[in-house]
Amino acid sequence: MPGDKSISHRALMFGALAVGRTRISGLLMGEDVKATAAAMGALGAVITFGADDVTVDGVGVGGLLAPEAALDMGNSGTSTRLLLGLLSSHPLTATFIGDASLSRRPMGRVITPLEEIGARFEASEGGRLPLTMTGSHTPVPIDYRLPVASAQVKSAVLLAGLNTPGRTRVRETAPTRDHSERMLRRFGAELSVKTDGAETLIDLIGEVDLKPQELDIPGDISSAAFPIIAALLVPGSEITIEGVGLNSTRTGLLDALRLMGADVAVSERDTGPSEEPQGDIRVRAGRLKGADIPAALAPRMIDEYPILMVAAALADGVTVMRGLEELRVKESDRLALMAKGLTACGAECELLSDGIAITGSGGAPLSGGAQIDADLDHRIAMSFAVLGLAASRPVVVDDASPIATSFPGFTELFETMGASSDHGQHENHSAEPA
Ligand SMILES: O=C(O)C1=C[C@@H](OP(=O)(O)O)[C@@H](O)[C@H](O)C1
Ligand SMILES: C=C(OP(=O)(O)O)C(=O)O
Repeated sequence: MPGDKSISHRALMFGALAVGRTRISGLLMGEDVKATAAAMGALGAVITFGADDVTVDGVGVGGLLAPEAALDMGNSGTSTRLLLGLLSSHPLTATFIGDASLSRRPMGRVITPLEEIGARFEASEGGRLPLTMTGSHTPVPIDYRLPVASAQVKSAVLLAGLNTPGRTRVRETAPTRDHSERMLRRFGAELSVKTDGAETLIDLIGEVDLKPQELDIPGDISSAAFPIIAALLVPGSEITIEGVGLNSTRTGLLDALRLMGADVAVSERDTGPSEEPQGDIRVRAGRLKGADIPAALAPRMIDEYPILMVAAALADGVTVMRGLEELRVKESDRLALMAKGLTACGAECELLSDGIAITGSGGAPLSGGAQIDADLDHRIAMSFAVLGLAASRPVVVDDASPIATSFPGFTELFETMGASSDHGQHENHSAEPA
């Protein structure tokens, strides 16, 4: 699997804030991570892409420079929200721009706490990109309760805290991915995590020096989700995926698949306490049964719902997924697009106020034969490509280029696993088999 996207962004950002040279192997070379790399370069870090690894010569906490041009975040919400946090406590002005998908995503969720810290924003209507932020000369530490389960908002506040004197505190009620916390500790930040009733309190002491690290990034479980579901759905398949990140804040998909009776075995390697957990996942094809996927799993598998919906469309019986409001503000409205595309491919589904109910085909191939509008969303494009493997007629995805944001080599990998695809340019966008 390509390197984990969330961990790759953070490795570049924290490397840029350390004093000295950080060495990273396994960095994801996807478009989103390249946007972070370009931004860190524009802010003064020196990033060198070698044959085996990537080095980052950092400038130290507080040492970032004002960028000369607008920072182009491409399609990446993580780059945008984490960098807004990071820069909010630096005395500089920066403009953030992005593609059409990113420009409709809400930034108010980070603007609110970062204004409390002292940054000022001029955003487009509805708190969106393009926006210009002026960081604070005298940032004040805040105590912030996350109003939405979001690792991006949590990380934005913590990153702002790095160059802020005193204790920045984030409170979360639903555990979201903790890659920032783990990696900050690894770089030598003073960070503690404790539980207080239903809340987790994350405290960071600001204005400390970060020490450069040697990092090895595991494979991305969010990318592994696609071959995992493909192998479950295509009779006779058996695959093993090696070296995948198994951080428990990211493995909700494996729990959901177990609820559906999937044959998935995980062997975790002993990676030591300061490393991200990782290991191998072995998957065998087999009938899946419909299940109630509890809302509590959502923060641990938020990006995996589109592909899980494909699995549900071929299961025996009804699968109900709830707690999915956040899917509406990702690269696309993933809830609406999945319901529309699944229906067009012959699946039976019903949108609920906070999720979806899908009645599976009992293993029978779906009709397929539809043209899917992926709306600049890599995960929608990949989900319907996988659905094509389990459909009688080909599925046409209107634009596969966004896949490179998170999973370069996706098509080639699926071809080595036996899939056939035609990724030529079809001017008439015909839904006929190509
Ligand atoms: O922190 C991160 O790296 C991410 C957090 C999640 O977003 P939210 O924080 O908006 O839930 C996830 O959807 C995204 O792909 C990556
Ligand atoms: C939501 C995603 O990423 P981001 O928010 O970084 O654009 C994703 O990768 O599915």
